[in-house]
Amino acid sequence: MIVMMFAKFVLSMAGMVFVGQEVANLSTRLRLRLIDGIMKARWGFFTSQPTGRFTAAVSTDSDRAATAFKQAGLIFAKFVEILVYFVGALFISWQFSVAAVVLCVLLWIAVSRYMRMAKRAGRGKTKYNQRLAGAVTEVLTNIKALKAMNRHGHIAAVFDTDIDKLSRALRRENDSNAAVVALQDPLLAGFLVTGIYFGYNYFGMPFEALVATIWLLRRIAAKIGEIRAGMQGMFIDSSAFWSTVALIEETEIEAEQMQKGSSMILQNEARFADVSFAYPSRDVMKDINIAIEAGKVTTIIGPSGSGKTTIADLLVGLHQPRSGQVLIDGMSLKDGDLRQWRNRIGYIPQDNILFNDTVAQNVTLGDATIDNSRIEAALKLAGAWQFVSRLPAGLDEMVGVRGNLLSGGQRQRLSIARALINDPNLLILDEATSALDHDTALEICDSVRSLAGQRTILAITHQSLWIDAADRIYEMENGSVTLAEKHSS
Ligand SMILES: Nc1ncnc2c1ncn2[C@@H]1O[C@H](COP(=O)(O)OP(=O)(O)OP(=O)(O)O)[C@@H](O)[C@H]1O
Repeated sequence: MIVMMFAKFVLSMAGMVFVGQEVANLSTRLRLRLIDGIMKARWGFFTSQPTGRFTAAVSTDSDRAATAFKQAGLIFAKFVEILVYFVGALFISWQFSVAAVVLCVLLWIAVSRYMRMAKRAGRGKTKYNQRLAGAVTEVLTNIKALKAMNRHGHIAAVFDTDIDKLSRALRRENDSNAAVVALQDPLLAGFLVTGIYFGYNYFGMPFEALVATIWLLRRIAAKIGEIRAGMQGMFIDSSAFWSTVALIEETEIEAEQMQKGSSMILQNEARFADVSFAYPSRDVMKDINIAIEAGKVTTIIGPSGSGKTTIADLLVGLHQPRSGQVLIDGMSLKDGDLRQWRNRIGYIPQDNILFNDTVAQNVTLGDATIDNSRIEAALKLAGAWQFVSRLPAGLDEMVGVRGNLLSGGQRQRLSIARALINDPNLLILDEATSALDHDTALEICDSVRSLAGQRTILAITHQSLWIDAADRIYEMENGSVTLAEKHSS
């Protein structure tokens, strides 16, 4: 018995050390693979997914997945222990061995309903956690407008259904736990009393064998209880594991094809040749032709929703034309080296988001090879140096959550500096100065205009100053593009 107990100790310790190491690594590996997959996924896939799927997977689900794995390891260790007890039982009596197997089967049957309940609870927990994470992120991004209009109460009510379903899942989890724990003792007591009765009266087991048997039975029942608790935990958390793994696989399948083609510089022109494009839900443009001349300012105007941003997305290669081609100096974007092409682009989107970090980090986006003099030069070019140089910590000043310690115009200027930091060949501005007062916008427009010559500028805008600054103006409407007269501004 002592030898067996020692063997059990060695085996379970070895198992626990292994499980401990793997658990520590697993959530990290899942997170790293997931973040890598998200970053490399094609744009269309990314925009079609609810944000909560990504945020919940990277934060809570990865941890729950590791917990499920840990439970699996513990269950394995407990099985080994039961096996050791079972071998011990064989030395005492075959009747006992049969009794132990019957005990295992009975306990399992008694709790199987609650195991299914735990599985359902786990799936609900994963699903509604993801939905809530996404909805809360979206609402928090827009909380200012909601509060200003006193509408936050209504939107909070939208969460109620998900919160209610999540709470039901948690209740189911608790109920299944409680039921299984409560069942354990009466089942065991009933089994022991029956075992003693039959063992003593019918099988004539000697007193010592009976004591040893009861002790072993008690141990086995305790281990089965631990396995049951482990399996319940595993069922609850394994849905997070499978959901995370499924998301990783999906992002890997949806990875953007970044072929190693020829390098594209934009020395002469970028051309849209008979390009048509449609989102799954609607057609956006049909057979359009645009020439963006290198070193010049091209402005695209048009009513809201006419497809101006989509033009920029096609030029960057975030979307692929349904027919026709986007050509850079005569080479189709799909034949060129997309990664290298994007290195040459400075892109200022409509809705610029700053990170809760320093001015410098927001401009360099974490690229440690960029020194302060380059940051300063980019800030000057973007018209941001005047206010940054007056900040108490200068480049090291924190900008706040989503940049909320800065004004809208200051945030936009930092975004422009971020786009200019890598000295791009092509600068795309999507309503980049729309939040600025006319004089500041004009100042930036003039600075950007002065960059033309060495750089190509594509401005998507409603502002007349960019129309005045343009060498060429295109007007988008109803899925087609026309070359507008310069004086039409
Ligand atoms: N990811 C998407 N999935 C489906 N439809 C989309 C998607 N993005 C944009 N659209 C639709 O495509 C059309 C063109 O959108 P786009 O953003 O290019 O217009 P826009 O001219 O830049 O508009 P705005 O001036 O308002 O920014 C719009 O009608 C929009 O509803």
